Amino acid sequence: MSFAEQSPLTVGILIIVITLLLKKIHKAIFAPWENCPPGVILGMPSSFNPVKVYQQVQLISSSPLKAFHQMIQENGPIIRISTGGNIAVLLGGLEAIKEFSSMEETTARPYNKTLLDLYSMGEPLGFGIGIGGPRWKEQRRFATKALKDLYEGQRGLEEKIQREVYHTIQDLRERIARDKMRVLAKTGTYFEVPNLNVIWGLVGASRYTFEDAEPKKQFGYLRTLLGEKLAGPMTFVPYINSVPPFSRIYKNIINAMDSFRETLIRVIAEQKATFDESNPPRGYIDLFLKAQKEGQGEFFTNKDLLIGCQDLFIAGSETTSSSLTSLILYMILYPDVQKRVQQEIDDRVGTDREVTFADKANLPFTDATIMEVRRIASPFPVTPPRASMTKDLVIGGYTIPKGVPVQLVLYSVLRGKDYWEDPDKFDPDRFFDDHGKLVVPEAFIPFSYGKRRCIGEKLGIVSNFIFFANLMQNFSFSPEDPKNPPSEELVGGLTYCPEPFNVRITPRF
Ligand code: HEM
Repeated sequence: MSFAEQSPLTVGILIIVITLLLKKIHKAIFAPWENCPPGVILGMPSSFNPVKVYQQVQLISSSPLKAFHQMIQENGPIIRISTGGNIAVLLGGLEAIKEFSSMEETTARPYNKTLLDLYSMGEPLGFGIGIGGPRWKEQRRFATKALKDLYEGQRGLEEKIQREVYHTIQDLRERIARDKMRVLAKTGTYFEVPNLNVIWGLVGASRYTFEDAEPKKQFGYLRTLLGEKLAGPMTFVPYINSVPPFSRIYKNIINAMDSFRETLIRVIAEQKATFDESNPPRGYIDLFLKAQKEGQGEFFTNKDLLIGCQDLFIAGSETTSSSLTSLILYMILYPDVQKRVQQEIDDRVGTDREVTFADKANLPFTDATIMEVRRIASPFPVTPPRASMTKDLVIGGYTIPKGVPVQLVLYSVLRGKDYWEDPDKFDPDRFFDDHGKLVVPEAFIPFSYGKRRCIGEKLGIVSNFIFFANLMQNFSFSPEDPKNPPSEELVGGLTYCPEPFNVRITPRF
């Protein structure tokens, strides 16, 4: 008997059963625990609206960042997302982020096999993306102190950055004179070399020249992980790494990270062979070897040294390089701001000497411009997942059960209309109060918040300032084709940067 031949009573009962079943599924997905934040499946708002679903799926595939921001604006600062049977929470808004980040329990990371395979040979090692708990605590404490010691050591990091800037300016001037170069192709790629060198300086190894093929290869490996749009979703949906095209992406990332680690393994071996405790530390590797020798803690293993160094590269090179690229981008899009920065440097430093970090206090507009770029084009706008592994949390009145991964959408604060007037407008003057004094609002959180905030904040600030101010002192930047300027759109996966663009460079003296 066909469905049409059923009695009205049977059809009615069937409809009721199906409706109840659908409601149960809907409830399981949208309200799986008590006092639960509002839910979204793969970008679907809980009130099902096909047009909206289509728009959100479109937005997620083109820009997960904007999609997250929109979901938070529409549903509130705490939302539950569900994909492939997994549940996670996105947390936005300053209050919720502060509340979550100040809890001791939230320094932990949830166990995520895919992330650990992609990042650290399947094991929770080092002090960065893949790890929480006592190992993270010990290694992070050590790394924080090591960075501090290296700033203040005999051959401080600032000096190494200053030297890198010197080489960059020389190289650009030589290219312009030798090849009559006026247009630097793929600006972002060019600045990868000096920024990678800063991190090589931090671990204690020697620098590469602009002609070396090696740093470009290294950055290529790092970008295979950091720039992969699907890397985030892959860590979130179970077993997806066995399904094409994810299986191919997964394999590519594993191979790239293995290749990157080969260089690190070689450098660590070289430093071990020449390590001399009576000399001042050359960098992070020497400090670690010393701690290892002295038996300073439980987790000073060779693998932790390897992944700790990798943490510094992963978290430190792309972020500073992409910030510098964004700075150049905004200067060519806003030539009036560029002129004001140059005027300030000309008036207060001149052209007879390099700009140093000590000049920062005397260059407030330059400082405000860097902060505004870091706000509007944050390179790390969504943090890696964290979770309380010991107890349920109550944030903003909602319960987040233990073990549920939580990602902080810093973008929702940095671009939130509750915190900034006209948040999508590029305006360095927003950092000055009515008396012309530079003020840093509480909502300026590009380095995140709380116990797991960035450990390289100082290095990022020093490096970006010295590079940017000296480039502005020496050169003017403009679009290759003024009628077709590059886009402000950020692209990325774990970290974000502008699409590569060409820039016209003119020496100022
Ligand atoms: C402009 C430059 C930079 C920005 C905007 C930035 C931003 C961030 C953000 C948003 C996080 C995530 C924090 C969280 O999970 O709550 C982070 C983590 C981290 N950053 Fe940075 N960062 C920058 C430069 C650096 C540099 C230069 C280094 C070191 C060489 C570094 C090392 C780290 C490390 C190791 C972590 C992981 C910390 C942990 O999970 O405990 N960062 N950074």
